[in-house]
Amino acid sequence: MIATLLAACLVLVALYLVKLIVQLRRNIATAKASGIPYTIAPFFAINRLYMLSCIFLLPLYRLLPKPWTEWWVDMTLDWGWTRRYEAFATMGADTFLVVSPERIMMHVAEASVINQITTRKTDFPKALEVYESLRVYGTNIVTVEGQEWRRHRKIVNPSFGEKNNHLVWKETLAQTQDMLNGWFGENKERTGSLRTIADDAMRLSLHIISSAGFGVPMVWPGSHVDGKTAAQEPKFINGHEMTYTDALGSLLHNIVPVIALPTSLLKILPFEFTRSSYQSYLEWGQYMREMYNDKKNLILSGVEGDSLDLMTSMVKGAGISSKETSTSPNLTTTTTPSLSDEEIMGNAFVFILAGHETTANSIHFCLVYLALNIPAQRHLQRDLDTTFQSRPVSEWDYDHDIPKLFSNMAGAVLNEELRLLPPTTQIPKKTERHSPQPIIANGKKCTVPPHTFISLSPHCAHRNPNQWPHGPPADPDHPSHPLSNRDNDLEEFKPERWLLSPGSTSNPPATTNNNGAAMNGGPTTDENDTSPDTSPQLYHPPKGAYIPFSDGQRACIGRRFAQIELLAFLAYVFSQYSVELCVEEWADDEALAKMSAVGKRECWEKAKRKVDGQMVNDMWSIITLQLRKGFIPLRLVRRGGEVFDYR
Ligand code: HEM
Repeated sequence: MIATLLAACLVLVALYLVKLIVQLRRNIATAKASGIPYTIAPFFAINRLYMLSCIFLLPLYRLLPKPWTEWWVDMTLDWGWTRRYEAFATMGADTFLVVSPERIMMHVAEASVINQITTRKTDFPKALEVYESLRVYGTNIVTVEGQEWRRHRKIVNPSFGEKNNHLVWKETLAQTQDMLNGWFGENKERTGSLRTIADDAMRLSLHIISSAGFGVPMVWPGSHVDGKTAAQEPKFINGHEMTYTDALGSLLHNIVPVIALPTSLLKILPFEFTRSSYQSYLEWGQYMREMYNDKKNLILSGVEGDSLDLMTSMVKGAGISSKETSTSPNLTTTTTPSLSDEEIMGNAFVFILAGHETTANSIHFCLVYLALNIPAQRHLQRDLDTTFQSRPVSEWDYDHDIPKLFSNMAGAVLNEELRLLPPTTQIPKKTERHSPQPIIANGKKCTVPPHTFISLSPHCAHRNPNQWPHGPPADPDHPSHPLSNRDNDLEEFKPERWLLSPGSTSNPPATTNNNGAAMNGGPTTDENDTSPDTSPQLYHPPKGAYIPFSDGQRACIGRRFAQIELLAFLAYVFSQYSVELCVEEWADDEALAKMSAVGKRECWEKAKRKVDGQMVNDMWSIITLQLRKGFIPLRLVRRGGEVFDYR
């Protein structure tokens, strides 16, 4: 009996292997015919089972000879970050296929191919399977394609107009001031070692999206809003077990189980983390529903005032307006919005998710990079002095000051940070099952096979020496990355690469508004927004070479929201303060004060090497790319009180 069972199992395994071999041979033949360089892997890198197995089996896979594993081990979601351009250099092609029995995957770091893919939206739709799990509260703009996506985008787009950007500017300045008050305390000239910058940046961007997104002000612990402190934050209505702040904080803290596990499972699993995940899911959902109904009622009664937040605009955009009250007194049953309640909730959730970690990371890493690059920091401060001319922050003006910030070192720092550390390690596209697509890749006519999973790699495209001007590395003995771009400076933070010589301007911005539609000849869904995304005074890379926000019609809708937030943050902080590496591991303040200039420099260099190592080894992505181990010790000092000032 056992022998029969074993034999049956063996036959099944053998049949399965034969099937895999047949599929692999078929996929290899397809790849060969495509004209695109290819390599072979036993697994489809983003197969969930394979990715799960990596948690346990990766150390074993790594024992196999490198040539056997080079194109699949470690080539899961994060590989664009870990290997960077080195993989393309090794392959000798900026677009290549990895063929597995399950599916063909195409990796792209080639600007012109990225441009073809992002502009031919119907031929290369978004690979929605990657985003399935984001339907936590309902279908939303990220989880749909085609006509459905157009409907969402049309309604959501006006929310991200200039009115909202004014609010983002104002709110960022206020929230940054609160954060710095917390860091400095009373009358201090410099902070101690700031160990929670990454968390504080998260809190900062969460407060901004909460206010500019939903009209819900959140206050820093200890600070005051309308006479209330954070501790007194009112619950939205009775019946909640958490405050709004706690519910949102807990939801984001538990975001991985919340999006990875079905809510029905979260509800019944007996673990502490699943219980708190489910609780925060319920609580925040409840707050959102209340907020939504509140806004709907205000709009319907015609007393919503001039609220500028995303949620109010979305509710209005969904077709709910005060006019309807006259014809339909029953507010909720007779209004048929073009986004359902569930879809509005779904979009509210992705705004928070897409809009908070991404910008928080940039805030954190702008500080880190500027601490590592003191001349760039001083340049930024000089440009801010010229922009604001000693005007107090209360007199800063969005319309007057933002165009200047976009076109000087502040814009360059923002662009350079997002060149080196775009928060997403891949932008997933695909070809449909029966739809091979002609394309020009690696300079020749090719065909992307049907049912190919396409990974546009921002990290690799942004470091591709074939499409970015570059110079020699600053310090060839200490390369910024052990494998990638060792013979050039594309791994280095050099915001100056974006600054054009005085008097010259670059090509017109490739995208002209924040819905990314204009350059495609596609329909522009927000006719009112003509604000440029980047300044003509800054360098414009070839189309497709720079894609932190993706490109084409499905580019990030929150691009300008994020840019305004980052520029306001940089302006507020660096107009008054400098950021420095904390060298406490090597010398305390007293020892530093007595140290010679050479000794101080040595300390600084040691701290820098350590941070360089952390930025290579201790970062990986869970949703977005972040420092996941330890912290980078920095501190802020009032300008003029710097300990380190190297040119
Ligand atoms: C530095 C900040 C940000 C970066 C680098 C960024 C990057 C991106 C990228 C790469 C995409 C395309 C994803 C894909 O196609 O797979 C995207 C889409 C999106 N982003 Fe952002 N994002 C940022 C900030 C924001 C903010 C602040 C919001 C909202 C407040 C936001 C909302 C969205 C939404 C709703 C989409 C989906 C758009 C669509 O499919 O039509 N993002 N973002």
